Amino acid sequence: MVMEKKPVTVIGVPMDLGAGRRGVDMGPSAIRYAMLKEKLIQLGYEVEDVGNLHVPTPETHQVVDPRLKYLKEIASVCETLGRTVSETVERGRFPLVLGGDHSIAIGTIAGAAKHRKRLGLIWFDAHGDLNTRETTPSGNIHGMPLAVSLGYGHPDLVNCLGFTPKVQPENVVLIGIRDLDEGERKLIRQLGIRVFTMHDIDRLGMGAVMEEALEIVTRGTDGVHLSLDLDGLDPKDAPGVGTPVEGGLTYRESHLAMEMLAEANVLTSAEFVEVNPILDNGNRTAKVAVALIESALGKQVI
Ligand SMILES: NC(=[NH2+])NCCC[C@H](N)C(=O)O
Ligand SMILES: [Mn+2]
Ligand SMILES: [Mn+2]
Repeated sequence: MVMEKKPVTVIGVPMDLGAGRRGVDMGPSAIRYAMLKEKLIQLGYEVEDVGNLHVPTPETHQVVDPRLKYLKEIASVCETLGRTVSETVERGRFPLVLGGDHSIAIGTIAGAAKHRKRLGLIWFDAHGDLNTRETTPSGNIHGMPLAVSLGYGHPDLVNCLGFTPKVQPENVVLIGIRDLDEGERKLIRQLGIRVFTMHDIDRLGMGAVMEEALEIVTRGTDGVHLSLDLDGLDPKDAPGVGTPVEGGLTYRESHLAMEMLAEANVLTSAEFVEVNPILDNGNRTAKVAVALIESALGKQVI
């Protein structure tokens, strides 16, 4: 079966206000430098790159609430990103968002959900990103975007593009998880979200995990967003991330997941986040990100 190849729009978001350390703001450049556009053209896509959104530098702004660092600035960038993603969908194109820290998912998911009656969401990460102001151990908003998309969090974030929630817990799935905070565990239990931890992946294998995951994100939905945090991968394969956690997805496990997503032909938008070139090793993590994007968009060996 030949996959439908919607024209792709690349949107860079050099955001690092949501992370505890600098460097992810260079993620979009590093991913572009790893030949993203060329590779997608080789795959048969028409590709448009709209460049980077403007993101203020932390040095020129002050932390007002240490439990929600740079709230106003992040909310404002996410609003712009949401509009950009939404316009991209309206133009019949596939939004491919490059981060930046994971707080940008608040905007991407807002824009993607705006056009759907029900959006499925597949979230690859070492972390849950399910914290709120009350539960955060760090005050970093990149630990909160999934809670926000489900409708939990500060109103300035939750009401991005003027509606909430963006997704329903029964259509959300987390994969690769191995580092949760207590408040996140509670929210997962309360909402009944399906989480595939590394333990589950070890036991079941990524093939079986993805079969179940695909069922969850497609059941009753009219679109699926992929949010992939590179720290979901093992630090051996993706060293250039700000919050690495041992024992992650292998190169092949993550590729199999992307290949199965492409095979299912359900993706309507995607984002790849948390690439930090300062901490990387010869741009390896950005190269892995590009390879994963290719697989998610249908690259096959034969
Ligand atoms: N997108 C990420 N890398 N998130 C890391 C979050 C780490 C921790 N759970 C926190 O809330 O601070
Ligand atoms: Mn993470
Ligand atoms: Mn994350």
